Amino acid sequence: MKSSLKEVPVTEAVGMVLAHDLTQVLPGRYKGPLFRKGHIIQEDEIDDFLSIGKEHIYVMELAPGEMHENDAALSIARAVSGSRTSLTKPREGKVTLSADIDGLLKVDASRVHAINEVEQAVVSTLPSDVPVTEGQPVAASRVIPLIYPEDRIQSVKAIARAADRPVVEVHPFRKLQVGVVTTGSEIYHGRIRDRFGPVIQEKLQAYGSVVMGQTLAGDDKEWIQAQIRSFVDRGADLVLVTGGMSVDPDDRTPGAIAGLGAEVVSYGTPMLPGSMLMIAYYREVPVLGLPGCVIHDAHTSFDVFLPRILAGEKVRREDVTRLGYGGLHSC
Ligand SMILES: Nc1nc2c(c(=O)[nH]1)N[C@H]1C(S)=C(S)[C@@H](COP(=O)(O)OP(=O)(O)OC[C@H]3O[C@@H](n4cnc5c(N)ncnc54)[C@H](O)[C@@H]3O)O[C@H]1N2
Ligand code: MOO
Repeated sequence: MKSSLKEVPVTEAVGMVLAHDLTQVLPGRYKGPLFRKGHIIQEDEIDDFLSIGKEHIYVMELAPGEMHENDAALSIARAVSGSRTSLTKPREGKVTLSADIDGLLKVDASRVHAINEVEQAVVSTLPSDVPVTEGQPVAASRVIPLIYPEDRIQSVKAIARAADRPVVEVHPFRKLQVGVVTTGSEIYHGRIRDRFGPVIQEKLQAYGSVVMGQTLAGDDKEWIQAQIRSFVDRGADLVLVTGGMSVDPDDRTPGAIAGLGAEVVSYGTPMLPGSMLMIAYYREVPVLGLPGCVIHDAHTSFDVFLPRILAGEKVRREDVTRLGYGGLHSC
């Protein structure tokens, strides 16, 4: 059976689905839709219908197994939404998921793709692993036709349930104590003013983390190592070593970090800017070597990994190697 049209007095149409657009004409002032096809008629709208001369309207009767677009969109949104997300009310067949907190957005791309393979079902998201703020829209669901077959919604639900994690969720940021070791003889000897400290301070503050201290290490490998060790001994959750990441003889940072016996996940990333970034773990504490570009580029590979580390993730080598695709920002 298929949905059908029925004529009803407008006073009896509350809760029913309008089967066609209704145009309002205010001579010389306005001509446009008052209500659109698919609108669900509300009690307080009866006078509006009557004021444009509509005592009777056509409504749509859904057949068994059919859903209105709003209900379909809501079902999809509920199926994909996970912790720390909220849904808007459906409107014109669309539901928006927004973040309840500042945090890291996690989206399972493969299940989003699979849901979008279901005929005329739509899930649209921000990319996974980006930082989001409280109230920010992170995903939306809709269906294309006004009337949607319920069995397709069952397919969407089955896909959404196919893993033990939600399709879309937000992970909170932890508040880390961060040690900063600044390399460079020009900084140590006061030949130029340090610009890394304020940049790092601002980036961390935005996520609620704290710089527990910043030390200067010149270009001396042993000093760099001693200062990293000292921060870890004093309970740092993350150590950032600035500068000295390139190939000049005075660039000691990668050798210093590796020489500590740290587990080096990667020296070098396929994202520009930030290709000279190093990611390592020393006694389980993430230690990052930050290249000079972090000072002046707002979005480097460091800015990609910082929110993930703050959300408690351990960076793996494949997280680094995947950055190249779509990773050319500037250089
Ligand atoms: N031959 C090559 N040269 C460079 C390469 C390369 O692959 N081969 N990579 C380039 C890229 S990409 C980057 S990024 C930078 C990496 O720079 P470093 O991390 O080695 O940075 P430094 O050499 O230490 O400094 C660069 C520049 O920034 C100034 N600086 C450093 N620290 C501070 C600070 N705390 N405050 C203010 N200014 C700072 C420093 O004085 C230099 O002028 O290498 C490229 N080169
Ligand atoms: O490591 Mo450089 O980072 O690409 O500008």
